[in-house]
Amino acid sequence: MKRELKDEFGRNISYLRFSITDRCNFRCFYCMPESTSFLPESELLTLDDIRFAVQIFKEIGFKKLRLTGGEPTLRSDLLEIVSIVSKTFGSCAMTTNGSKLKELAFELYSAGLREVNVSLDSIDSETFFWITRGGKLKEVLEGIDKAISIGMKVKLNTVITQENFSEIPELVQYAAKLGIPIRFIEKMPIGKNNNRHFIPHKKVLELLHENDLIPIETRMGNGPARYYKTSRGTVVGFITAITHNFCNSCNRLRFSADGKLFPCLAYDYHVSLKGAIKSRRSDEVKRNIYNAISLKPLRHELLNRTQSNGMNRMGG
Ligand SMILES: Nc1nc2c(ncn2[C@@H]2O[C@H](COP(=O)(O)OP(=O)(O)OP(=O)(O)O)[C@@H](O)[C@H]2O)c(=O)[nH]1
Ligand SMILES: C[S@@+](CC[C@H](N)C(=O)[O-])C[C@H]1O[C@@H](n2cnc3c(N)ncnc32)[C@H](O)[C@@H]1O
Ligand code: SF4
Ligand code: SF4
Repeated sequence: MKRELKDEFGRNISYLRFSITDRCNFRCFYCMPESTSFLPESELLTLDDIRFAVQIFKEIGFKKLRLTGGEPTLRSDLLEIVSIVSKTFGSCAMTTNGSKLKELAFELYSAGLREVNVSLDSIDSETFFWITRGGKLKEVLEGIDKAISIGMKVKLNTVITQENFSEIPELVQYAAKLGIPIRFIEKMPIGKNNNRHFIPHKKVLELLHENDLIPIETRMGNGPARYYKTSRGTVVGFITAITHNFCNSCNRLRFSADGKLFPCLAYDYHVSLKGAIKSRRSDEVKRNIYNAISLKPLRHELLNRTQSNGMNRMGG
């Protein structure tokens, strides 16, 4: 059974964001509460389940798979997962908070990981500690250096907040020094975290003197970012779910660690693949994937949504 992966709005759905765990060793204030509960281990897909599911996504025509979380590096079978994905898809990408990158980068590269997006909200250790509620900046910076030094393609992700706004030019300089792209992300209202402290990306453009940024067309990563180049050639991207939605060109589904397939990041509704995966019923899994594609909305109302789960649970 192979069908077109186009939805009813003509969007080609071929990019899977797979949250392999909802756990995290940080508690970024915009993502999850300080005290939170995680799924019991017994609810998670096992390595064999993942092998089965990844093969099906490939068979029905998905082109790219990005591992995310929670924090994907907390999963003890991460190297095996990377190896399965890279053998099946020919490549594997991951989004991480970078805290375990220094110790894992080499083995991850050997397992087939070539692309890593690292969240970096500050290069001031106190601010970093405050935003992540406990993260150690030095570990993350060393992880970024290590990943670059062994030849991984690294991009930085910075969520725009009042806490790091004044640091943004410095963060761009930091990316320039490393010779890698940096993307600024509009903070989305997750769970009880309302958008009182929201800063639109326009303010960042102003801060960076909009005229020095030249828009560029790039397919870098296939994600939702729009890119510019600074006069020094540094690539600066913006992911603007709130002020300028990119739903028209959305190409993705998100898959959670407990086997739920979410048609959209902005809503809780999902299709569960878990039962069919556990009992290895591939036709049923495929039918459910097509079903999730047919449920994708054309646009979201992020500011009004009632979603209660954090991005970690859904597969941020
Ligand atoms: N609203 C919305 N936000 C998204 C979507 N995809 C990614 N994001 C957000 O974009 C930010 C960065 O995502 P990454 O995990 O680095 O991945 P990406 O930018 O999609 O991936 P590449 O372009 O492949 O590098 C995260 O905050 C995501 O939650 C999407 O489809 N919709
Ligand atoms: C949920 S995290 C999972 C991967 C990994 N733990 C990390 O932080 O990179 C994926 C991305 O979502 C972003 N993110 C989390 N909460 C967000 C929010 N409320 N608004 C916008 N982006 C958010 C993070 O900054 C990160 O770049
Ligand atoms: S953004 Fe990533 S690192 Fe921060 S709490 Fe969420 S999952 Fe953890
Ligand atoms: S909000 Fe939903 S439809 Fe819009 S880009 Fe994100 S995942 Fe796609």
